[in-house]
Order: sequence, then structure tokens, then C-alpha cells
Amino acid sequence: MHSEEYVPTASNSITARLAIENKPGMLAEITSTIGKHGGNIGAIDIVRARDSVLVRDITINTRSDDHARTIITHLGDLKGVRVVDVSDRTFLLHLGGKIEVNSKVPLRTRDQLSMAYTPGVARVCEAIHDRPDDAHRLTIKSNTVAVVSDGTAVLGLGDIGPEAAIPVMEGKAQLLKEFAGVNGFPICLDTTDVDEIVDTVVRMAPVFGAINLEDIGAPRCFEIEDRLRERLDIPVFHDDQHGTAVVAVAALINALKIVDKTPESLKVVLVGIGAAGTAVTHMLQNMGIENIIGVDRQGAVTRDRTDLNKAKRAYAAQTNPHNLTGSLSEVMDDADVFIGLSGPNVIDVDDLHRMADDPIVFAMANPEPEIRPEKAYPHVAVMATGRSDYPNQINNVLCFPGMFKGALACRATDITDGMKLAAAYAVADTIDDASRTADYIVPSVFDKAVVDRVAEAVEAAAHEEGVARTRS
Ligand SMILES: NC(=O)c1ccc[n+]([C@@H]2O[C@H](COP(=O)([O-])OP(=O)(O)OC[C@H]3O[C@@H](n4cnc5c(N)ncnc54)[C@H](O)[C@@H]3O)[C@@H](O)[C@H]2O)c1
Ligand SMILES: O=C(O)C[C@H](O)C(=O)O
Ligand SMILES: [Mg+2]
Repeated sequence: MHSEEYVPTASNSITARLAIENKPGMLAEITSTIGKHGGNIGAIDIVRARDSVLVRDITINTRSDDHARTIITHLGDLKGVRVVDVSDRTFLLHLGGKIEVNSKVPLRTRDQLSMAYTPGVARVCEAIHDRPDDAHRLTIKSNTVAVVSDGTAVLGLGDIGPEAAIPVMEGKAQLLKEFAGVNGFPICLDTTDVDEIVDTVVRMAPVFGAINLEDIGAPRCFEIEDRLRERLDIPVFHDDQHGTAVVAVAALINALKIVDKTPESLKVVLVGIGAAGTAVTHMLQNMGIENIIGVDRQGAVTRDRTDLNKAKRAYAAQTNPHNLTGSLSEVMDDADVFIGLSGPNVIDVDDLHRMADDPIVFAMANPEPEIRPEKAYPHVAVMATGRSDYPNQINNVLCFPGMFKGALACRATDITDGMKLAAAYAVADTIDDASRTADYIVPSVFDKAVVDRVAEAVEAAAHEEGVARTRS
């Protein structure tokens, strides 16, 4: 699909400041030029009005950087219009970062200073020294999550390094705060070595109530998570694996009600056997789906393949019961469900035609899905992506804020399969029978009910599974 076919969105929006000759008809000419070249106009503001010139800010949603440039060039070519300035609203929003640390207690008098800081603080330090567990009560630890990445699998952008990963980790911290009231701190490590990552996280763990591993590529993420869970007594949760699995399972529970199919009857093709793909597969199996065919860049993952790493060999042993071989397109025949956790544009309309009746397609690669909804809609019964700008956003943000809120509230030592399943049902059940449609299988990320429902379900499951440290 060419970028010309995409819908313009706020993620590529610009504000153009134009100096416009002050005479009737000019604004109409400008708006029709923008429309003719495929831009969507948002706000139009007057910045300055002189007798002969009006300066206006016009916000335009575009499809891409190139598209924005084209529109600006055409506006600049109009007689009586001068482009004064163009700003990218997404970059403006990121200037100086998206989060900050705030003080919770007043610090205006000497008395306050002597309690919050030296000498009073020393008594609190000594109390924690006597009873280390008091760190939960007397410090930021109880409500703070480290969002840790090595920058190796950032969204679907791949290995872009720790600095380039910061905006996403800041974003996760911001979501934790906004949606769950939990503090998240972005930590991007300058190493991809498993031992170094594990040791670093263990050494900084005293400050945190939980660890959210983020955008760490497979297969290293599996070992890092396993080893940290073993060494730490606070929850360690790899969001790309389990947050994604929780939300994908929630979405599938509701999608199956739309097409009236059962988990046992399904053929599922899942492309991208990395962190997310592997965890989603395990959780689908836990919900009773047996016929899952995993596909990597070489094609179907089978027990006969000799090129598989340890994680994929384990995957092959547990999936593809009929040992299907071949390319992604070849194994799509009669599939009821396609799940993409790989990269952009890996399937086409022809692949959708090969699927069974009423196909369900979850194209979850970010930021560019395996197939764009515009292209898929006419050929599928249910379509979902990970993006904010289409219906059915299957994104781990529906899980991780509530998951951490619930786990921190009961001071859980771990996050168990039971807690994840409870979270999946909590997300799915947010949509009742009357409101469920093909375009509404998962709640909106802005649905305020979701976080608390997930948190409550997670906390209850933590008590049931014996990992809560508070009394129920
Ligand atoms: N919607 C969500 O909530 C959500 C959550 C997590 C991950 N994701 C997306 O899923 C994708 C994978 O993330 P991850 O964390 O598992 O990364 P990862 O690096 O652990 O795994 C990605 C896997 O996909 C494979 N892959 C890439 N392109 C492929 C292709 N064309 N065909 C077959 N396999 C291909 C890679 O080889 C790798 O094994 C990313 O695009 C990410 O943005 C979405
Ligand atoms: O960050 C997201 O929006 C989802 C997910 O964690 C991803 O890596 O794509
Ligand atoms: Mg991620």
C-alpha cells in the first residue's frame, strides 16, 4: 500500500503559519488547496491582523513528512500567501520530554526543610535501616515502576539503541501516571548483554516496587525476565510479552462472540515469533486453542526446521500440530484468525481471501501494521491494530497500568498466569453484550473503568495465587 492511500492523522500533523493578503476569498483558496492535496484541516486561528495582511495558524493532519512538505509547497505557491513558519506538533509535544518529577510535600520553611531533608530525614533512614520493609511505607518505592529497556526491539522499529528508546519509555511512564496514578521512571540501558542487564536491574531494584521490561528483543527477553523473577521479590513483567498477550486474548474472546466461533475450532496463523508472538501463543493455548501455526521470516515454524534457536525450537514443539510447511501465504489457507506481531505490510488482500469465512485479523505491529485497516476492511469480519487512530486498538496500554496498580496495591511478589488471565477477562468483560460490535471488541484506552477493573481482578488473583503480601 502506498502512503497516498493512508488516512491523515494527528501523529503527522503540522501547524503552518501563513501571512495572507487581507482580501475576501483567500481563506477559501487556502482550505481548498489543502483539501485538494489530501490534508485534513484542524484548527484555524488568527495570530495577527493588519490592514493588508492576516497571519493565521492552520493545523493540518497529513499522511507523512513528504505529504506535509507537498502541501506546504502548494500553499507557498498561492498568490498572496507567504509561509512564515511550519511546526511539527508531535515534535513540539516532545520538547524537553513528556514527564517530570514533582515534589509532594511543601518545602517553604526551615521547619519543613528540616523534616523533609536533613536532619529529620536521617531518622527515617535509620528506621528503614532497622526495618528494610519500611521502604514500602516511607518512600516512593511502593508506587514506582522502573520502565527498563535496552532499545533492541522498540515498537516495530527494531534495534535503535537506548537513547532513541527514551521517548517510548517516557510514554509508558506517562501512561502509568495518567491512567493508574503509578510513578514510572524511564531507564534505557547502554548494554544488550543479558548478564549486565540482569545485574543492573537487580542493583537498582531497591528503589522500585516493580519492574516493567519494555522493548527488549527476543530471545534475550525470555532469559532476562526468567532470571530477574528468580532474583527479585518484586514483580517483573515484560510488557511486550504479557501485556500484549492479555489484551490480544481479551480482544479474541470478544471477536469470537461476533463471528460465533469457539477457541477449539480455530486455525490461527501468527506471524512474528518474538517476545509478543511467543507470549500471545502461550496465552491462546491457555484459552484452549490448539491449532496455532507460527511463522517467521523463513516461513512456518515446524519441528523439522534445523535453523531454529532454542526459544523457537520450544515453540515448534508446542505448536503447528499438523506440521504445516511453507510461506506465510501458503499457511493462510482456511485460517480463522491472523495475528501479526512482526513488521509492516507482511500480508496482502490475496492472503485475506485465502482465509476461512468471517476472518479475524489482528495486525498489531507498531507503528505500521501487517496490513492497513483501509485495505483489509472489505475482506474481514473483525479488524484490529495496535494504533490509536483506528477502532479496536489492541495495545498493551489496556493492561499494564492496571496490572501494576493491582500488583503494587497488594505488594505482590510476582505476576502469575492466573493474574494475567484475570486481567484478560477484566478487559474483555468491560464491553457488555449490548455494546459489542465488530468495531468495538476492546474498550477504548480512555475508558476510565478499565484500569480499576484490571487492578481489582489482578489484586484478587494475587491473593488467590498466594503472591500478595497484604491481607485480603
Ligand atoms: N499492539 C501492541 O500492544 C504490541 C505490543 C507488543 C509488540 N507489538 C508489536 O509487535 C512487533 C513485535 O514486537 P516484539 O516486542 O515481539 O519484538 P521482537 O523483536 O521480540 O519480535 C519480532 C519478531 O518478528 C519477526 N519479524 C519481523 N518482521 C517479520 C516478517 N516480515 N515476517 C516474519 N517475522 C518477522 C522478527 O524476526 C522477530 O522474531 C512490533 O512491531 C511491536 O510494535 C505490538
Ligand atoms: O508501545 C506500544 O504502543 C505497544 C508495544 O509496547 C510495542 O512495543 O509496540
Ligand atoms: Mg513495547
